[in-house]
Amino acid sequence: MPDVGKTPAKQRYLHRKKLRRKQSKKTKAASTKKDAVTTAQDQTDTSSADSDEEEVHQPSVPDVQMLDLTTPTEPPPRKKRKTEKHRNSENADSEWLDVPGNEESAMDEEVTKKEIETGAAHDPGYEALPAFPSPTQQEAPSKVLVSAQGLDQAFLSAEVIDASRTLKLESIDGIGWSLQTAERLQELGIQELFAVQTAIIPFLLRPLKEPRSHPLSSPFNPVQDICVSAPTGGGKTLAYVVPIVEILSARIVTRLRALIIVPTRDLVSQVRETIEAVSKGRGLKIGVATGQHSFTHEQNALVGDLNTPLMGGSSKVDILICTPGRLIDHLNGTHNFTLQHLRFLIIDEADRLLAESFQDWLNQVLSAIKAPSNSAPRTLSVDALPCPDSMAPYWQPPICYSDVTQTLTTSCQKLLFSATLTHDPSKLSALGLRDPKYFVVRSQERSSNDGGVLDQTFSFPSSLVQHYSIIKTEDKPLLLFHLILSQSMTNVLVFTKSASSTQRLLKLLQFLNDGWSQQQSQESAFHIMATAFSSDLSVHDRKSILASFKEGKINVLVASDLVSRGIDLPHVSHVISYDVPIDMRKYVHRVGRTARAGRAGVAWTLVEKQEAHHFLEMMRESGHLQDVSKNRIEGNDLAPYSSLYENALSRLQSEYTRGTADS
Ligand SMILES: Nc1ncnc2c1ncn2[C@@H]1O[C@H](COP(=O)(O)OP(=O)(O)OP(=O)(O)O)[C@@H](O)[C@H]1O
Repeated sequence: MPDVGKTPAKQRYLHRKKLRRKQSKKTKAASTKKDAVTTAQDQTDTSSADSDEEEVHQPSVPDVQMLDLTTPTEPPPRKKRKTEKHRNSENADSEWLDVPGNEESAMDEEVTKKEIETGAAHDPGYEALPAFPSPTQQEAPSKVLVSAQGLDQAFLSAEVIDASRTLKLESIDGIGWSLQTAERLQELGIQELFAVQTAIIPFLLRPLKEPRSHPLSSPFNPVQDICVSAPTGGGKTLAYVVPIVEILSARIVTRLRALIIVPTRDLVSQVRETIEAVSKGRGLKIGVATGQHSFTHEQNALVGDLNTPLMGGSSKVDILICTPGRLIDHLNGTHNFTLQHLRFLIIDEADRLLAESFQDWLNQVLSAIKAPSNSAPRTLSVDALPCPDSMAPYWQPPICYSDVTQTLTTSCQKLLFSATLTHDPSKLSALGLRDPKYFVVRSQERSSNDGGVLDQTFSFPSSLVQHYSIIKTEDKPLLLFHLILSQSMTNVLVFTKSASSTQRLLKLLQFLNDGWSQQQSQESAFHIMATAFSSDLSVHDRKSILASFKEGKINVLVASDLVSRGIDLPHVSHVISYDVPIDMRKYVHRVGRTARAGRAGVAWTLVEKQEAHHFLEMMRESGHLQDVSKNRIEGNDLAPYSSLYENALSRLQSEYTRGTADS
């Protein structure tokens, strides 16, 4: 008979409680006579193990009754997430379970509390559960450990060179170079080797000193590849040019043995000039491929025989300097252009080039260095060798087989250089470096940081002074004008964010300067002679602008990031980032256009108010916040130019309006 005043759910709960009590008594009695219990009894009885098994193995039909009859050796019935079946068969239950403050939930809560407090169920039949350990905050792994994750082991054991280390030329002995090279360097005004050169030149010249090694080809005893990270203006170019010239000077036949890849045409010209200067009188032939001349012109300059199929190719140059795009054009379209004889593959500004996936250039170059796979397994047939003498040893089929097998490998040594060399293992692994050796040039105090070589920040030249000013966007042109005039800056490189902003800023500077010149009474007053330099210009125009800048005919060069990397303009005294660089790499390369080769240099960054956080955070993260000093601009600093500025702006506006109307 249902109890009056009790809900059906409560009635069911009381019924189950009664059954549980009964069951509990039964089990206690059974446990005293444990040995006498038969298997049959176990099966019909409600031992926890069996009922669990049934649940596990027959999950499709949940037996509500059996669940109710669980013995105290099982966990007590707890509030369960109800399955669809439960919901259908126990609608009242579901209603009851959802009612807050009902008796069972109160009881459950009590049990749970006890379990938590004691670490065990309240019933003596339960085994005590161990208490959960209190939550603790994990110690964050050290910065050094995190940066080491996945890094090449060779990188972890990089050779760190103090940036202030130098070596007087006359004190150099036994380095492996010829008297001719030493004399040539002296003729070029070089009296000492810079830090990066003191490490790299002797390392690359080692094969010249080893008695049984052949410096031009070592297919049995390949040389180590190298990765070099050294500050801007530190002489990385000479660090690879000197050994290349020295080693290749031993060659008899002209073959393409050194390939230098750089990101821009301007850099191709610059590297060419350095190689020509160092190799003067050594008889080496130097070629370039940039697309500046027609393809046929370049083909004729690079390859001797464009028609006869030759296994070993035919080269008119010993050293080729190129951009990746044009190199791929020649690999795919020029007969007898081959990389099989390469002794050196140099990737300058390597992080910039490795970020470039244009035509999958890197894979194409690497596979052009390897012997063609269709020659394996290579069989001996002298007739099948059209020109065995001209093929690289590594490409030739073996002349005879013996029990002693020795594998031949390419003699090509890969050299990577940058002021901001990537540590990204995925990028470096694409190069398939052979037993690479890493060199990192940095100042002494930075090397002693706990991060050591793993501290992935970049170094600046020690002679560089860095400033920044926070300024309203509309006042930026005025501040630039004020800085140049007030400090009579004569060799200034101004960086903007794009080619179009370069043109706009140039116009504004010119208009400001026009107004300024009219105001000045004396002829001798300081004036701005500015020109823009960006990718919009032809290579020829770019060359002549750089020449005028070097000669002092121009004192302000407004440029896009085209010249932020690698370009060597030794006389640049000031670099002004008119637009904040987007990342630290860009910043390092921009400011690195000054303070080169130990000269003094000053860098300014004009930071708009809304960019201040980004800029300061970027400097802080790279550990260089203390290197930049803030320069406060007072309102009256810019006041003298305000009327000039208004005139310049209205001239600019009318010029652009006219330009739009004309077009
Ligand atoms: N040993 C030296 N003595 C005097 N001047 C040197 C020496 N080595 C290099 N230089 C000069 O230093 C300048 C910078 O050299 P280089 O362009 O090779 O620097 P870099 O390390 O490649 O810089 P970046 O990373 O900006 O490309 C050049 O003008 C070069 O002629």
